[in-house]
Amino acid sequence: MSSNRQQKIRNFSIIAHIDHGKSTLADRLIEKTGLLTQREMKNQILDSMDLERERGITIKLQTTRLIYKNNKGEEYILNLIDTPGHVDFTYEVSRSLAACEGAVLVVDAAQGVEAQTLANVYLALDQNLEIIPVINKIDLPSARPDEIKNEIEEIIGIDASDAPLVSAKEGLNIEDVLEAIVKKVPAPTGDEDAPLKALIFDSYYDSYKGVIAYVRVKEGTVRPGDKILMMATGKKFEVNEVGVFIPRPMAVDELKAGEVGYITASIKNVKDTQVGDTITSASNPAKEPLPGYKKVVPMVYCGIYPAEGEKYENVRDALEKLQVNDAALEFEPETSNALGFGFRCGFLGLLHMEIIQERLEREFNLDLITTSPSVIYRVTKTNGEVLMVQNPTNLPPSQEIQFMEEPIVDAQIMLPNEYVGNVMELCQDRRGIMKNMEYLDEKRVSLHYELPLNEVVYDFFDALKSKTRGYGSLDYEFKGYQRSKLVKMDILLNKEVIDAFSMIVHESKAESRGRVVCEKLKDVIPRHMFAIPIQAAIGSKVIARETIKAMRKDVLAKCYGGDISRKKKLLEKQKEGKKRMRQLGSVEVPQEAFMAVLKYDDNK
Ligand SMILES: Nc1nc2c(ncn2[C@@H]2O[C@H](COP(=O)(O)OP(=O)(O)OP(=O)(O)O)[C@@H](O)[C@H]2O)c(=O)[nH]1
Repeated sequence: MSSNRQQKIRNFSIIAHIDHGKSTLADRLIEKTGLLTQREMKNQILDSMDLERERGITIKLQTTRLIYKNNKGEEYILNLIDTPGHVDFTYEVSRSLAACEGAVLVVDAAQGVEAQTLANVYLALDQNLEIIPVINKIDLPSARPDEIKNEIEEIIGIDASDAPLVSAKEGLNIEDVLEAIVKKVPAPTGDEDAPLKALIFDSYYDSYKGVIAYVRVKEGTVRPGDKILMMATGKKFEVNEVGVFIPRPMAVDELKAGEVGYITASIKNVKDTQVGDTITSASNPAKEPLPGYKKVVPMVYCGIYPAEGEKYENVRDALEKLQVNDAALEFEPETSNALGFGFRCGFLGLLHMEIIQERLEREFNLDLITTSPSVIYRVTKTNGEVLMVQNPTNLPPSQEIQFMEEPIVDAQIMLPNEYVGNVMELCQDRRGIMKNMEYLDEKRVSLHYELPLNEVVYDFFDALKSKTRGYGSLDYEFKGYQRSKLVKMDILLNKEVIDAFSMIVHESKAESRGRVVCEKLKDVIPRHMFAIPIQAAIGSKVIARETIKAMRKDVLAKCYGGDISRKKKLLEKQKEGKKRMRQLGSVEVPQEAFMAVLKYDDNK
């Protein structure tokens, strides 16, 4: 049962497929609830974007408290809880949802239900949330709200007959959404006198206050001065401040069962406030933590090295700074014969990896070389020892390997039916096993595949997009390890193994992959004074080979004497090009070579 206080609270998230209008709708809800004037809103949203930038994931909207007064004059506190919008962050999404009683499901009136819509709905149903479908973008000429209502009912199996029809962009019918939230989302429950149980669903580092933990209080009450215990990590702290987001953090006296807000306690590292952990009272601890905690572990690893002229310490400093705010980022020093000193970094997925790389380059102004991403292989040696290998160079010699296993994901792909052939071919090519195919309506199909993660991390998403003209959508989750015939493929330049190019591939794919990599390297490595053989090899067996012919490259020959400024420009350009080169043994390799080996090119 909810108390009178709790009767006036609604905790909800907005879930949507990317681009269906989640952020725009959130902005409108903030605007409609009149907490902020237009101008304040602009400033605050800008502020929060700065903060987001610090946090590394572009989320745009943020957890915030809205005060809604309905037409009967009753006032409600609506806590909008943000969820990150990408498959890499499924666990974080599930914890944010665990902090709510309801979810607003935004569906684009032209696009309809997509893979991520469905994935998010399943997560919300797992948490027993009340789902409120909202059909957005009804201003579009291509909007087909009635069909989409049917689609929601048929595919998701929830009643959408009275789903609000809105245009977040034009601010149409936003009130209906607020009304639906108040009517349909259950009020929170929980005893405010019980021992404290607060769920951490997010956190970030603030240089003045230390870590700010976003919490949903499920049981009990928390106040400044309380001694608290993190149940998963066992760490103890004393609370400095509790508060709510409006969306700027604002201190309050206490947070009680049913409320959403933040706690600060001079915590130095986000690793101490793990998403999904339960905060309890150190003196009067709860018997059991809240369910669902999981330690997040990286799924994808790659090497990050300073480019020529860049300092190793600068890269370490930058990684340390990012890690303060990103509990999922891991790194440790490693050395490569080819690239020298650098770091092996672990990420939740490819998007997470790309975000970190981009931030290192943009915010810290670093020039980096990134090696091919690798998943974690489970290797059982002939002596029974089991190793988790995330760097191909650490693979034991083949005679010591009894068998290897690779991570498999469950993938859900939704697409218009005219592309089914293309996509099945793609999945087949990536060693996928089809589990199920379902017609969602006469135009759209849902495919369920088991795919090796190793095949997904190399540009699968790009390939899917290009094979479906951008209409295919993908969602996946880790399923487990499976035995597989894997081999380590080395790449040799001028007869020398370049360790940074080594990769673990499926036996059946090694030859074609080797050929593509050799061809690509031939395209991107400039000619030298000598011929350069490029080889792909498994052990001592060469499986593909190309040669870059020798040539003396004289850029000035093109200038026919004359124009001195043009000559200068060319020389400068050449110098610029040199900076981005890397000496690997006797061969100079441009930075793009490292990227080139990552991409399969299906058309080649
Ligand atoms: N025509 C129209 N466009 C809209 C409407 N709502 C949002 N959009 C547009 O759709 C695009 C995506 O909107 P966002 O609010 O950023 O969508 P999102 O779901 O938050 O997307 P991500 O943040 O990328 O996950 C933007 O270009 C919006 O301007 C609407 O009601 N009508």
